[in-house]
Amino acid sequence: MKTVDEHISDILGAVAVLPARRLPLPTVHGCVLAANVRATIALPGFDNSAMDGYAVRAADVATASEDAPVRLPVAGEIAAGAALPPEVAPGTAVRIMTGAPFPPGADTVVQVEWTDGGTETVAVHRPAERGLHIRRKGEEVAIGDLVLTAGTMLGAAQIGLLAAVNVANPPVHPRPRLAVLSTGSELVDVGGRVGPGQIVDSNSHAVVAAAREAGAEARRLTGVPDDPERFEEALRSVLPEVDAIVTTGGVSVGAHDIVKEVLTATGEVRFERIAMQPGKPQGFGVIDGVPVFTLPGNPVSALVSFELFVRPALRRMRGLTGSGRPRVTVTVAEALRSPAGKRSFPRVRVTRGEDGGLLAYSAGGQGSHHLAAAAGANALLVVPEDVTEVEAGKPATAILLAADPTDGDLAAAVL
Ligand SMILES: Nc1nc2c(c(=O)[nH]1)N[C@H]1C(S)=C(S)[C@@H](COP(=O)(O)OP(=O)(O)OC[C@H]3O[C@@H](n4cnc5c(N)ncnc54)[C@H](O)[C@@H]3O)O[C@H]1N2
Ligand code: MOO
Repeated sequence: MKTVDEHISDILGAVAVLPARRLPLPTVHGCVLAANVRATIALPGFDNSAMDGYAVRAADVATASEDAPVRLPVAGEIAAGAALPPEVAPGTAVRIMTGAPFPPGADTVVQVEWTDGGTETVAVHRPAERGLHIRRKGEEVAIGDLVLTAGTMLGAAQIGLLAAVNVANPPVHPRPRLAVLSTGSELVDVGGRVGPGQIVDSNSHAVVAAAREAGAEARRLTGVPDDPERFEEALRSVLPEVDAIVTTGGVSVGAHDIVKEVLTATGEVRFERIAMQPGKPQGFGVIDGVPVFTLPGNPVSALVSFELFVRPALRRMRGLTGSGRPRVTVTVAEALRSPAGKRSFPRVRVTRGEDGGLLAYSAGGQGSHHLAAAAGANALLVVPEDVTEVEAGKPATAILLAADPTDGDLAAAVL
């Protein structure tokens, strides 16, 4: 059998980063920047006030105190958005609002709390040193400065910064578009009537959700019949519209395993047995440039193999590396068994124990069909191929499913 690592490296070797595109700023949250961005405007763009108050000359208020306030005539007002602030003559004050352009002539801001708030004349109770509360043009970002580097993941602050420097269409690696096909004549669409021998198609919904968590744009391809020709037709017709395809079911050795039947016949997808539990039967290939993953139909097998094989591939397409999941060392709280010669991924709940260490409890049944247990898990334990029994109290590696910190320091800090 092929190892998990060999399969991952074959997949990553066949999957490429999606080419950079300029996309509208409102659509790029969670995308990776594909090129360096330099500022074409400064931040701040002009000298402005950091406080609501009065623009004055520091020398005019140097003697101000509670007992002997300095009174100055208020010569005008500057609101945020004012284009040409008036010059402040010696011995006068101009009311100024936060973000309003700082006027020539003045050299400091007295915040309104240090005054009586007057509009004709103002009584200033405290002196203000020169330069106080003035945000200088280009103080943080000068024109031509590198503001974000290629490879940066665009989160809220980065999106804000791109907007601030007026980049409407940043160059990014787009989100991969994924189509998900579930096959099986026993499947009923969610909300439908479940007849004898039938089950609700849960895989396509779970895989779409997992794909979105991995940063892809995913959609279900519904109405794919369990007929080899029509399955192939559906698959080929969606190829030009997507960057990847995931199917679930139909890859083992059953008489109606059409995914395997069709794609083996074309020779474009390789079906292999991977030394893992769950998720042994896997298929992967590239059809017309589109990576196609055929995952096993058992619901937990589909999710675990998505996590291990599809998620890193989607991240690579997005310009990221790795799985984006923290791997931590935990103490196994309950003894567990694992099949010889296979890497197993028991579904567990990781919690912090009283001594501050991390403990992993089984999330429930460990069968490939035990979806309720998977739904209660927040981590996958990783039990190596040569281990058949893990005793309680022993250390093990766990892949945390709940958090997706992209920053290694953050990953270490969240737990
Ligand atoms: N004789 C053998 N039988 C099986 C083997 C084997 O080596 N020899 N491997 C087993 C393993 S391991 C797995 S995993 C499964 C993989 O089966 P398939 O990928 O062919 O999937 P199906 O047979 O279509 O379904 C398996 C199971 O999952 C349920 N299922 C399928 N699709 C969905 C869906 N969209 N939503 C929810 N549940 C789904 C299906 O009803 C079956 O119960 O094969 C084993 N058999
Ligand atoms: O390899 Mo299967 O995924 O165990 O149920």
